[in-house]
Amino acid sequence: MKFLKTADAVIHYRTHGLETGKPVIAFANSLGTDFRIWDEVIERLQDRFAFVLHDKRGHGLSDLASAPYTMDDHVKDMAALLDHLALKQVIVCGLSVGGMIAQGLYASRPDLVRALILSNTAHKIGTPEMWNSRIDAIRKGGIAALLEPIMERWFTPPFRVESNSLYAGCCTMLLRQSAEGYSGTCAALRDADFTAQAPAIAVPTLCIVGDQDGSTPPALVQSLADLIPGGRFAVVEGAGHIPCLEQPDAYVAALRPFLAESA
Ligand SMILES: O=C(O)CC1=CCC(=O)O1
Repeated sequence: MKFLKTADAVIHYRTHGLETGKPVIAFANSLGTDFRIWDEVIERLQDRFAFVLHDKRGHGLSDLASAPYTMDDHVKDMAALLDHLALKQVIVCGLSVGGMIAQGLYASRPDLVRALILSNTAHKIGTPEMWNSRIDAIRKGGIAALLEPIMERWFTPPFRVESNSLYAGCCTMLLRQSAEGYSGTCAALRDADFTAQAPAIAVPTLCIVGDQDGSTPPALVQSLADLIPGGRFAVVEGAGHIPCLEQPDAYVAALRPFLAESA
């Protein structure tokens, strides 16, 4: 296990293959998940790439620090980790709020970023009212009170069946997150808007989404791609908000041509 003490948080992270000198993909996670969601992607890409993973503050084994958070808190944690590892010019792959962290990282530290994979994300996600009512619901009933609607956005109906042990594990992963940490990141999402920064992205960027994403639907992700000069857009069939878990083969197949050009 590896932990980095940043200015005001302790961040749990893992590296894979950095000693090989292969191009590095640094992942940033979605709300309510830990970095194990990338396991299947790493398995399929490890012949060509090295990886850096971390749990956002308030998630996984990273500490709570002082919730609520700003998007800048999450961005600074990721920048501190890449600086600690002496990495520059990595391919940043961020999912959902992780995609906003990726956009913030590029805006504040372009030296760290050589290409962006903005997965199931947008320049702005949801409305302040939506995030405030989610924070309120968690204060009253904990994350468990929102399990069902969250899973309906994360995964398609065929995945959400009792016989699917991966689905059961994903429910457990969400329920194990700290309610304070989860709500802390909801506040960061509520207050973040990268609409003005997106047109200034000048590195190769792929925006990718599951065709049945209930949180950041294809039309929203397409609108992000349209804001980015030369932004590319891809759709993964048969997937909701977390295609790296639900359709890892199709997800990696969609990433490969972009990665081949960007590495
Ligand atoms: O809607 C959800 O619960 C999924 C989600 C929104 C932002 C994020 O990171 O995950």
